Amino acid sequence: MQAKHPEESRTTLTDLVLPSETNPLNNLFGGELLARMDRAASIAARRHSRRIVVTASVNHVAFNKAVPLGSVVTVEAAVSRAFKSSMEIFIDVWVEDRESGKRSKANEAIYTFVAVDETGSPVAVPPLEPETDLEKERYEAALRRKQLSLVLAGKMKPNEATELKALFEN
Ligand SMILES: CC(=O)SCCNC(=O)CCNC(=O)[C@H](O)C(C)(C)COP(=O)(O)OP(=O)(O)OC[C@H]1O[C@@H](n2cnc3c(N)ncnc32)[C@H](O)[C@@H]1OP(=O)(O)O
Repeated sequence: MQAKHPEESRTTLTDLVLPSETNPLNNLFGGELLARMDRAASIAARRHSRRIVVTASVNHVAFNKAVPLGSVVTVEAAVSRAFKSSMEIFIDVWVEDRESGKRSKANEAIYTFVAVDETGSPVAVPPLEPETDLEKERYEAALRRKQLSLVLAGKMKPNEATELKALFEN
């Protein structure tokens, strides 16, 4: 299968924060942001694989900044590494300043999606070829994150997570 670049899967969703989507402090409810990120990541995984994709794992989420009611929020997702049937998706969340229009980073997350056939069985996806420095950095670290996620899910023995272990040994 021919390799694809992260740019080919990049997906941008921009939407407002409405009153029904906020918590008692009038900030965006965490679950609503998770859903928006899942939708953007799912489209990115589909664009990369051109297959049915399912969320296998939410590997990391950081709610670093509260997002107030009325904000314009942009969720940007792209495949950061493709393995055999799984894809790591990196998601950046930006909030736009009303007056200046300047975007600032509010949150980020990392999801894993798996491409499946009509029966739900995993199928192979094209490899990913990173281009920019940031894409290369995310690509390099993705294998360690996959191993950590599999160890936490009880699907890999810690002593088999070679690249992850090397982080602590060097
Ligand atoms: C878009 C949506 O929101 S869909 C709704 C929510 N998601 C779902 O319903 C998915 C339900 N889960 C499933 O269908 C299955 O568990 C699947 C398809 C995700 C995985 O199926 P499995 O039988 O575990 O398949 P298998 O063990 O071969 O794993 C498939 C791939 O997923 C990876 N994987 C599985 N679990 C994890 C995990 N927790 N973290 C990271 N990667 C994982 C495996 O490493 C493997 O990757 P590779 O093929 O690239 O090496």
